[in-house]
Amino acid sequence: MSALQAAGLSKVYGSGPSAVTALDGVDVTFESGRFHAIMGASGSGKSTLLHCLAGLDRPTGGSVRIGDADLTRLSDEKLTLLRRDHVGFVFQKFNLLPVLTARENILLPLSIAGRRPDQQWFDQVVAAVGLTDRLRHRPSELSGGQQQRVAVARALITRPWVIFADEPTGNLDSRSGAEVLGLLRDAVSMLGQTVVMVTHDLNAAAHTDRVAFLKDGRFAASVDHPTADALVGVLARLEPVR
Ligand SMILES: Nc1ncnc2c1ncn2[C@@H]1O[C@H](COP(=O)(O)OP(=O)(O)OP(=O)(O)O)[C@@H](O)[C@H]1O
Repeated sequence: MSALQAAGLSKVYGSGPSAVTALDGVDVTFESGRFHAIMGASGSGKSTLLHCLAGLDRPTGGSVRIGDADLTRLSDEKLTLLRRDHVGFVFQKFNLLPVLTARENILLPLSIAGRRPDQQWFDQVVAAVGLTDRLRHRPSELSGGQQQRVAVARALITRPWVIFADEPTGNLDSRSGAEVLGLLRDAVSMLGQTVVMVTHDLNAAAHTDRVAFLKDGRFAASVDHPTADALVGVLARLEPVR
């Protein structure tokens, strides 16, 4: 089953002579219950694709489907509700609210929606990310790795259709980064979630089930069950050193 699908997706920034085509007709499908990565050279359109897939930005053309919804046909208000209720986000810079405790940050998407937490799911998520004894701490009292684990728990708490992760290990040391990747892996393998992650890091991408490569705003290749060596080979083919 596909959780997420882009068809003929294009995005042009600006207009006239200064227009930049960031996405140029991207067709890509992300299967449900799998861990996906998006890779490609700097400027190839990865962040733009992620933002359009997640409904954070409007494409210029084409369509994006998440579950049953065609994002490009939704009003701004409905798009906001869909993001709130069915999409989880993990960003490079954690994006936690500093005045809230870890517990309050994790529950924030439900508080905003006026929904009561399912205590069993909350306990399961908190245990999975190893934060049971840190719930009363504020972000400033947590390490970077722990803050990102709070962000992963916050993304999981609504049981979203898709979790989008934009360079989730970019601000972490290698050990904390590996822990966060392990959590995302477990969210897919053990909790049945779907994760789409943009990364530059070959080792991070090697934790995923499938890597989609972009080149010049187009889908260029994909690799199933990637190893770092296989990804190096594809990158060398797509972006040969001149
Ligand atoms: N707001 C914007 N206005 C104009 N051009 C933009 C804007 N955002 C991105 N671009 C351009 O669109 C293209 C794709 O950018 P994007 O950030 O999606 O690439 P990326 O693959 O994520 O790059 P990086 O790996 O460096 O983060 C680039 O040429 C970029 O300069």
